[in-house]
Amino acid sequence: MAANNNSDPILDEGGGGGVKHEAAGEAGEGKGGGGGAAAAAATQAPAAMLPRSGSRPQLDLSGAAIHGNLEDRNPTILLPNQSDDISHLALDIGGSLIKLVYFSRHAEHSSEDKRKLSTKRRLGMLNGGRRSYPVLGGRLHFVKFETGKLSECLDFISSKQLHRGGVDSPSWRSGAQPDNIVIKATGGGAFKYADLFKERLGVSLEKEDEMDCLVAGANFLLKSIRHEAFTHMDGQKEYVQIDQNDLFPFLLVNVGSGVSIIKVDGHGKFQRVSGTNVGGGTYWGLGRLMTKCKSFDELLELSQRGDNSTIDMLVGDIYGGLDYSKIGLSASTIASSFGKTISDDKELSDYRPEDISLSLLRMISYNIGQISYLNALRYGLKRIFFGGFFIRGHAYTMDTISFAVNFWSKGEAKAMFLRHEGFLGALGAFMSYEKHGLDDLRIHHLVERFPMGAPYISWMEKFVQKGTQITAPVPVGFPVTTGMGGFERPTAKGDILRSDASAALNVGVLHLVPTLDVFPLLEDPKMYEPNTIDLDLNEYKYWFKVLSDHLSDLVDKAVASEGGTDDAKRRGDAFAHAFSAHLARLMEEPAAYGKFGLANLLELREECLREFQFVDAYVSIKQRENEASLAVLPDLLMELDSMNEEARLLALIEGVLAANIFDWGSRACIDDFDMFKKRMLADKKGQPYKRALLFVDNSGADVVLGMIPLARELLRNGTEVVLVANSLPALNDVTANELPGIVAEAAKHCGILRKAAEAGGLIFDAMAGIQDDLKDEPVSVPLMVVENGCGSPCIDFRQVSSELAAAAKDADLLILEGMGRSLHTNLNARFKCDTLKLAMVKNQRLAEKLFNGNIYDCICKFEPPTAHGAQPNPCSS
Ligand SMILES: Nc1ncnc2c1ncn2[C@@H]1O[C@H](COP(=O)(O)OP(=O)(O)OP(=O)(O)O)[C@@H](O)[C@H]1O
Ligand SMILES: CC(C)(CO)[C@@H](O)C(=O)NCCC(=O)O
Ligand SMILES: [Mn+2]
Repeated sequence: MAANNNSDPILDEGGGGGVKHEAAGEAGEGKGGGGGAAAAAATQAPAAMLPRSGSRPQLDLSGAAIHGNLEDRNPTILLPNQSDDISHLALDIGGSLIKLVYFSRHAEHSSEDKRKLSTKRRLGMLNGGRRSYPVLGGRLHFVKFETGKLSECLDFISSKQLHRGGVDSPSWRSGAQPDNIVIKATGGGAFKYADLFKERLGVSLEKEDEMDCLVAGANFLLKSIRHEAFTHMDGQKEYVQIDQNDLFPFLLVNVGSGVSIIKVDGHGKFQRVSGTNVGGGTYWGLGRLMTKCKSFDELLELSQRGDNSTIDMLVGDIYGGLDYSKIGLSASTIASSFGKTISDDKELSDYRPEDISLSLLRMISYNIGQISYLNALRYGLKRIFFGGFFIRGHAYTMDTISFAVNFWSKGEAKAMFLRHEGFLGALGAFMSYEKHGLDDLRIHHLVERFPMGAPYISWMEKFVQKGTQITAPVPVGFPVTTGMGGFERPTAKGDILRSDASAALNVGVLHLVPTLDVFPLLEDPKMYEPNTIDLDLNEYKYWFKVLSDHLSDLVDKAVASEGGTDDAKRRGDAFAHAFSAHLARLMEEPAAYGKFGLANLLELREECLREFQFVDAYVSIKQRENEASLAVLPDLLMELDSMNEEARLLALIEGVLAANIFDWGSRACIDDFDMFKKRMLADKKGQPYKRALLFVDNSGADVVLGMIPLARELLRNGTEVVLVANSLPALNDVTANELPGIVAEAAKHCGILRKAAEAGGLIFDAMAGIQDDLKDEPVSVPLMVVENGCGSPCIDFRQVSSELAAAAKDADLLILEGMGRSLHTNLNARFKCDTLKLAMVKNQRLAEKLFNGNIYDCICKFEPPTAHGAQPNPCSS
């Protein structure tokens, strides 16, 4: 029996997973091994100057190397010692808070490795070499400080050397002191504190107009972030789909210390039409005086336990408990905020701070909503976006503003809120750098990962020595919902306001991956939804339990993968804390991070592991399984070759499904095998598929004894095969870096694989040595490996690697394998070419829900393109 411990530890509940190819023989001693990917043979190149922004440190060209062929017209140049050549840090220094946006580039020096370059060349992706500087790929970080604690902020910048391009920056390490560092800054503090920045950090602040920045930031977010804007009414949050072609005009209301009201007509086209001095500073300032609260969050939290009817004069108070229905006012409507405090036999101390806070919050929020509406009315605008940190993701604030807008506009105008609420100005300042790299980014280039994690924790540990307290890195936004009917019914309810971990700090991370593309074979990208089922609360509970139950095992594996060192243990602990906090956060408010499906949830975990520097928790497990499977491959291939074609095809598909459907007593809940067989056997009559993309899943038996033999069959028929694997590790999934080594091992036992892999450059990649003599022209190759752009067990076809997008152009068959990619996501996705989805349903709950079936049922779903989505296939009659 094949060594087969390759079930997906999270996606499956079937324990050991399926048994593959019973007849394949006993697993021998592991021989060979997956082998590493090729060592990149970089050629030393003379140093060269690259274009760069004037305000940044000099590029460090030491160790610069041309990757690949010196004959290439525009070879990619790697600067291993250069952390970046783009601007890193921008500031918005407001009356209350300082906002920082900074960029860190992925430390992915090995990313342009041999496999990638060879693949790109083969796919014709290097022609022209338009880029003369490294791609901007990395993370945008969002951090805020209280303006009153400016020196903490300066410490942060200095400790991370953000003003010099980050701690990895060459100028930092070499101790060089560029004497004229310029940082973009907006907000009043850019003027007020310019000298201090010069003094303390030696940097000059280059001032950008505050309104320009607010508008640029808002426009960028609305254009580029999928779930940025949402409505919030009666405790219900709902994300809004923004139609890019119908975005302008809108009203932008930035509620900071004071409030700016801006009519936005386009990019860079706007007018500040109004403002009000009754804003966030008013709430926090008056609230502090009247309640003795120590922090803004404390004040906000108080409000949740308040009852404003002890302070506010209601219509009913004036009308003897009656409504004034003639003009539409109910008895519970506030007639006069703080009106009851005119009573001369009461002192401030006679009122509950909770009630005061709530009255204040309602007064100010309602007033802002009303003034905004009036301005929208002035210009005939229907959409009002609210930003600024007064909003604070606080349900009651948003409900109150929404209520005012809705009430006064009689439902005509809509209040919407932005998830990056207070960072508009700082983002705008960031974008005012000449080469900020955000210009050409589209929605599919941005991957928003979880808003808080390792960088935050490690920084806190280091500089504030609060390490032990930072157990719950709670992201921006609060789960508190009022559940109330809005403004008319005044009592605010809600849980205790969650701590911001540190009241001074919120961190969010936005990943920029400019090499991502929409998969060109998606039938209808606009309608595409990766997640097969929406997670409802029950579903959430189920998955949280699964993920929590697996957590300690995962931590053990992760720590072991790093040699079990003390450092690894510490990071393992921190990871467990952070991930649990995220789970808890999502449990309270599933939409906390935007619309969140299972794919996102699973990705969150992988991303969180990476955030704590666990490169690949399953690395040794994967290696072991690959070796064991490779050992039985020759027997399997021999057995397959002894079958007739029809039997072989069935055996191959069953092999991929990880079990003999019939012997296991499981049934195929979707069984299109005959349809697939018909099409495949028709291949024999001169219509083979031209190119098949095989999306592989797990390491070990899955890929070695399942997908590789299937690939071999396709190759035998004259079909080009592209093996598509993860870019980054996720569970025990095989990665694009590991795959060439595995294929090369497999090819030792099989001429078909060997020839195809040699022609496809894989043998070269895997074993290294031979000179790669391919030129820029795309050439047809039989067997290739491309990365999919993902680091999760699922795949979102709106965001795939550019090499996968390029490889897809000539493909006429897709094979999606495994639960993550063909069940949890994409079960209902339609493509422009024939698609085969193969998965064993190793989850009872899902089997019931999707097919009324049982655990270990299998799907073999074959779908030709629908008539309107079909692309002309030169091969088909
Ligand atoms: N931790 C916090 N500390 C202080 N105020 C906070 C905090 N969190 C939210 N706020 C609220 O956010 C407001 C500040 O919002 P924001 O940062 O958008 O404005 P600002 O840029 O400081 O002010 P302005 O633009 O008017 O100069 C505060 O007045 C307060 O109401
Ligand atoms: C002065 C600014 C622009 C500083 O951010 C802001 O606080 C504000 O818009 N205040 C309101 C001023 C007014 O229009 O009445
Ligand atoms: Mn501001």
